[in-house]
Amino acid sequence: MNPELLEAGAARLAGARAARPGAVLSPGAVDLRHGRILYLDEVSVSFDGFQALDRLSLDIAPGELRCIIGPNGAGKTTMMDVITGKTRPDSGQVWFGATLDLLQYQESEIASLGLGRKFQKPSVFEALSVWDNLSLAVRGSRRVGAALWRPLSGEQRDRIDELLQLVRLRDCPERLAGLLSHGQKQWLEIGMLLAQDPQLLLLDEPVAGMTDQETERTAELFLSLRGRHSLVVVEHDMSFIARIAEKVTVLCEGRVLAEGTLPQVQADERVIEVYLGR
Ligand SMILES: Nc1ncnc2c1ncn2[C@@H]1O[C@H](COP(=O)(O)OP(=O)(O)OP(=O)(O)O)[C@@H](O)[C@H]1O
Repeated sequence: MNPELLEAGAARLAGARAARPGAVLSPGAVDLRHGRILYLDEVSVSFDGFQALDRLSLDIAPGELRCIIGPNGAGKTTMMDVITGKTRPDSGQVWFGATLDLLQYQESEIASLGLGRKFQKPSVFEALSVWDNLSLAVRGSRRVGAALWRPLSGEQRDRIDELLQLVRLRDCPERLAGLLSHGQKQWLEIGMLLAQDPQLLLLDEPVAGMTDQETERTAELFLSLRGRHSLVVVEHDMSFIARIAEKVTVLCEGRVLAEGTLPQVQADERVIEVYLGR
């Protein structure tokens, strides 16, 4: 989560709406006519001649929980960077729903379109309580200060309660975020992202550093989000993948090497060769 990006994005979106009146720009209004929430079409990225993504094509259905696996350097983070506007591809297209060409938007605008990204390290306001972190997110304000003094509406309080329950922090709303365990911080940040009601959430190695129990709870959380949100989860922890996987995409050398159910990709000789080992 990047507060500055969210705020700057909201401001820019107002301008973008005026400049491109035909485009669908409001979160919640992503055009799902074609049965895809995200579509990458032959996306290529090179860094100083090194091909990080090589005509990568991928699509994600609304409400889907997609797992992305692959060896180090396969291009998983680069793919996320392209989707969120951090890296511009050399060629290819990236669509959010049927009508939003993400390559036309700045990183800050994309964050406001209903597309949330969770980086590997937790990013919460450590000096604030769990409740205050969520209240800032629910208000859509990411600036600590005056925003915290404004009273919350009944609806906003209900939403915070709902999020506390969802991310399993109902027992400790007053605890300072800095005192939470690593797993709890990750859940809090996920709760803050969910407060923005994203249609698509990109999660980069969400269970890295978690205890087994936290990993299991995270699996339960993701399974409960399925259907309401589309989730793209990049993870190396195969027992976690096994717990949540529906469809798995294996990336290798910037391309899709295999795609299918976990047993299907686990049985694929090419996947065994480059990633899973014999
Ligand atoms: N800004 C950059 N400049 C140069 N090379 C880069 C840059 N970003 C990524 N790369 C290279 O592109 C390749 C793909 O990197 P990427 O981080 O996308 O892989 P990954 O699949 O996420 O790997 P990991 O599982 O280790 O996180 C790597 O070889 C990496 O060194």
